[in-house]
Amino acid sequence: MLFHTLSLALIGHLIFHYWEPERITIASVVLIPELLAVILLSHPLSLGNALWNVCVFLLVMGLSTVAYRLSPFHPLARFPGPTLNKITQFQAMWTNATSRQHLDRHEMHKKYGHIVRVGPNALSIVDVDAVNSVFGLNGLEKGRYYDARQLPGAPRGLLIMRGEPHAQRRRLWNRGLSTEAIRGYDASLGKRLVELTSRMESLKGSFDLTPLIVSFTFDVMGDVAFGQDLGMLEHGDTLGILKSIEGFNRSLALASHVPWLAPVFHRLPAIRPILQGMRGFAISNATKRIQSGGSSRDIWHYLADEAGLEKEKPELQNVIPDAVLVIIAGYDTIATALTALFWYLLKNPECYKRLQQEIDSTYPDHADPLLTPVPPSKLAYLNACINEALRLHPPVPTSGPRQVPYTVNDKVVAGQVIPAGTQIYVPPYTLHRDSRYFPLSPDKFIPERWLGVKELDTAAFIPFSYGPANCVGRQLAKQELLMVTSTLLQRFTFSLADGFDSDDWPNQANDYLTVTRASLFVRATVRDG
Ligand code: HEM
Repeated sequence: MLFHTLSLALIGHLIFHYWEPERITIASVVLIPELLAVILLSHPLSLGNALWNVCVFLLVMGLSTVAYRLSPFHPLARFPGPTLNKITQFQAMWTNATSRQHLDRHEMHKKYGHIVRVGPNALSIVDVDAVNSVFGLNGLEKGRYYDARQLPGAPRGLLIMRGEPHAQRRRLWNRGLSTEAIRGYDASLGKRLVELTSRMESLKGSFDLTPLIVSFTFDVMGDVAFGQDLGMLEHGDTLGILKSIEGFNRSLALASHVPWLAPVFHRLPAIRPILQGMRGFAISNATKRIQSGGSSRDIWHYLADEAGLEKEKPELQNVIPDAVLVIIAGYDTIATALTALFWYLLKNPECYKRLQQEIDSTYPDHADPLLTPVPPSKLAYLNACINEALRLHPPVPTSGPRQVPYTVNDKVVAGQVIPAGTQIYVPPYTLHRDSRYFPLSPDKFIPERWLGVKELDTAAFIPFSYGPANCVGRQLAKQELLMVTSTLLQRFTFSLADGFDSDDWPNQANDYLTVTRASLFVRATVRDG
């Protein structure tokens, strides 16, 4: 009898080893018949015997999997990494839940080198060659990690699409975030900047800059995405939506490490309401937008192809997942970049001073930055500061993995032959701090390094990722960062609040694909003249 149980366990192991299930429902196709066979073959057939055999079956299958993953026969055996990460994906999930994933991975790279085995079938590669071979035109598609972002009953959004469907949807997004479309969003940005500066003027003493910036970028996204006034700056987070979004990001980030479990995870009583709440928020905004007809060209206008430029208009229910994406991708990342930029400037007064001078000379006599077109060379130092903040504190610090398809034998990345099925991360946080690409004190904020960019290997600078699935909103993001920083520095003198212990500020960010932001207490004094 034991022989049958052991044989079935080893067969189960072999099946899962060659064919990693993408969903627990698919895994059940193998597991349920095997478990039934284990039970029915129990001799004599009794509850006690059946339970014992099921336990032996699961134990043997588990142990043989562990032994294989740690053995020299595993295709990734030659790559170093922490033992627990080699054994199970649950370790990555646990690390993500209990610590700061990007910092943890950074430490792993310091210990194990440029290529680390971060999961049984996952590698993290810090090498500029990987940027093109993983993300580039002939690179790899998004890995299974992204499938956990598929909400129950919802269609796919751009972030989890691949191949031709991704290219088709991306065309709509490209239109909505083109130079011409962005020009149409300037009025919203200007209106919200007036609101932000008058809020700051009304604040006496020190205040937390983080929620103000978050509310501002959230309202800008509401205007730009749906033409909806989300009223976060005026009324605050009365519906608790920001908390919901953080919960949403966290839940999806954790599930992403074990995507085959996601359909179960998403239905857990603690998780389901969070996901439904976020989807409900997007649906309600989209519905309001559809009912109002939209008075201006917002991103929804382009995503729903209201101008009828496509052969077939997308069905509205297929546009909803992108409505969730545009809000989160749009406000969250820019808020992180802005708060990080302020933290670095406030910690580096020399840089702050130089930037202030550049802004004052570019916009003399209180000229409105939004209404005063200037060539980018005039704001070279501001661009350099933005790049440097994005380098040291990328809002998407680990990013999601790409996957070597099962249909090819293997793929050469950074000079290494990587076997089919492997998930590959190229973490911006660690790549950006690699002295091979940023030789001058890579952990220090030195905007001047960007003033002579030709000396730098900028291919290793990927805050917006790279290739066909790179950030479609990067131009809008850059524009918003330039305008907000110019306006705020023109209007106020900022300093860190007295007694605020700010040294560890960047390290308090939690990495849930995008990162969270800690409080940043500052003083803002209105400038004379
Ligand atoms: C500083 C600001 C921003 C940063 C650092 C940033 C960064 C990124 C990164 C790294 C990715 C790739 C993620 C992945 O591969 O998993 C991405 C994708 C994306 N971003 Fe951004 N982003 C920013 C702002 C924006 C804005 C303002 C929007 C839209 C309004 C936006 C929309 C998107 C979308 C839709 C994708 C998915 C692209 C695709 O899969 O084809 N992002 N972003």
